[in-house]
Amino acid sequence: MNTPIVEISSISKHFGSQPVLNGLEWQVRPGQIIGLLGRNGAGKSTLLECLLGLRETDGGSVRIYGEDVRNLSDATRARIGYVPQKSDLFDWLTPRQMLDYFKALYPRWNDAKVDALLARWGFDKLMQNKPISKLSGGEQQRLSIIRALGPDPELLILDEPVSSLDPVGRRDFLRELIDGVIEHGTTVVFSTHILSDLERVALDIAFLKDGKITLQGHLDDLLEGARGQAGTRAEPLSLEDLFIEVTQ
Ligand SMILES: Nc1ncnc2c1ncn2[C@@H]1O[C@H](COP(=O)(O)OP(=O)(O)OP(=O)(O)O)[C@@H](O)[C@H]1O
Repeated sequence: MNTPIVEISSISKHFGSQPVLNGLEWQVRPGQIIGLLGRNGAGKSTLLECLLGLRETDGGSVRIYGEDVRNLSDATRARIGYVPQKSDLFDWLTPRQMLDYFKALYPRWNDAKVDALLARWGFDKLMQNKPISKLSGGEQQRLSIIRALGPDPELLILDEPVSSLDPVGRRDFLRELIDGVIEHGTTVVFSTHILSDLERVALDIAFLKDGKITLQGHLDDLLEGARGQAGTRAEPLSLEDLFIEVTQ
């Protein structure tokens, strides 16, 4: 098996007396498309923030492309794209100013892709020059996705990237993810509660429960295994059934 891009060894994280991550082990390998699932408050955002080194852990280690996440080189940082759950855009800038700012930070920036996404996702001249603070939640989420895709990341971490998008926005985003990102061999970790979206893009599913990855595997294998255990059932088992079974 190829060397993991992300290697998480026994990380823990408490908030006050609340344990959130508890000796968690996880590996992400090149080219994997992993859907990260768990109940509200299970710790998905915390895990993704620790994975990226944005949040300190209480113990354990995280390595990305072989480097300790606490000391990532600029070259490695430039290979990673991140769409956070809560907008972290510079809301006093306009979309155009913000994208120009990020373009200057990255050694590689795909102008053609950024311009095509801006045009396809409704960022006309007027909207590109409006302060980000005045954009709607969904418009900010689209912009956050465009910013993350600009440097053509090799590892893309998405924390509920479609939660504010309308159905057309979600479809456009999934199409971009499937055609523009995954086909180029990008490794993707994607947390969401919209299971139908996940079924369209994710090949692997990982469940976070009690501070650990309790189950991970190919979506089809997990469904097949759960069907086998359930014996004869009138209805085919869905990812929703599996989610309920695994996370309760
Ligand atoms: N900065 C913080 N201070 C205190 N508690 C926190 C903090 N951040 C998260 N938590 C707690 O840690 C737990 C995990 O939160 P997290 O946001 O990682 O969950 P999640 O799985 O992403 O949830 P959701 O599906 O609702 O987005 C929650 O109980 C939350 O209240």
